[in-house]
Amino acid sequence: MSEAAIKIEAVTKIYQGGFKALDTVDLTVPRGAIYGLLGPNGAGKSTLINILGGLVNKTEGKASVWGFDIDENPRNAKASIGIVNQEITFDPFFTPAETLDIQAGMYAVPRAKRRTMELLRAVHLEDKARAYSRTLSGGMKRRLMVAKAMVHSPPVLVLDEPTAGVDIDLRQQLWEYVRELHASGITVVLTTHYLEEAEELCDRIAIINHGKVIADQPTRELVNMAQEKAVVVTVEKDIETLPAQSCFEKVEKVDRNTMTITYRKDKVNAGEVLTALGEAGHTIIDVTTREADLEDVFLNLTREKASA
Ligand SMILES: Nc1ncnc2c1ncn2[C@@H]1O[C@H](COP(=O)(O)OP(=O)(O)OP(=O)(O)O)[C@@H](O)[C@H]1O
Repeated sequence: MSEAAIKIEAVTKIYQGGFKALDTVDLTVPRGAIYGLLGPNGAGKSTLINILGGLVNKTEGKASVWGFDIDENPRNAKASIGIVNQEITFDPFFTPAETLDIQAGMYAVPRAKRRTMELLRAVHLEDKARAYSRTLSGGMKRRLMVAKAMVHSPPVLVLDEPTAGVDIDLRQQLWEYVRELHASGITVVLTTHYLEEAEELCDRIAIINHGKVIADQPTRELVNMAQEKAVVVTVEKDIETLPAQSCFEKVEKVDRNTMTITYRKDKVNAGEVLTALGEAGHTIIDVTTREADLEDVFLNLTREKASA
């Protein structure tokens, strides 16, 4: 049996009409990871997740969940994964307890093995067990969706943009819960547009763009890949013409005597940038540097691939 939680090998998806949403995608999600799948709108993240959940048929390639091939062993593959989709989907006239019971029935979980109250406790909805689902707040509904995806106790939980459109407090609550699930041994995959959260939460991140994987690395390595750095420099005299030293990638005026100089850290260091500025006739009175974050990595990578 494969050791990976999810293994995707050369998966391509061409939708009817000929649109290629995924182009020979290879990805391995290690067991026990919190894995982030990042990408702009339309990159192919939901397509990939829906293939794993059996909602979309891939055109080519192989995929397995917890060692079970999704074509050869679809029942076991499906039993190994819980997916929380972007849309909130449950009948508003059922109570949370009923919603989970019905879902467990759909997965043929025997009554004696159902964990309805345990799951409601885990998502802090125990006191709402008998309330109509329609009376729940947005945050409660999202937590109920997570519980619903967990009724069959899958070892892998996939959350498709769980925090899209939710406020900061609720986002924090959801992340807290994701951390709890992960601590209890569940492999978590999440797609998000919030790069800083992926950076904070995920130990490994893949970036997908136009149906292709353009990066798949431990989070720290990915952050280190950001080659562009910037120094914000205040000089003694008003800036009349912007300096154009060869080691500067870009120079922008911030105010009359402050400018931001962008450079590539694989070519020069901050000291050399400042020396070059001095040689251009500027007397420096203040300097701050800006660390690269995932946003920079993402922009650099997508720009590089676009111009490749
Ligand atoms: N059923 C379909 N038929 C044709 N094209 C589709 C279909 N479903 C999705 N697509 C296209 O495939 C591409 C990838 O869509 P997908 O939903 O996988 O992207 P995504 O990365 O999840 O984006 P988002 O973050 O907006 O959800 C998009 O261009 C989309 O328009």
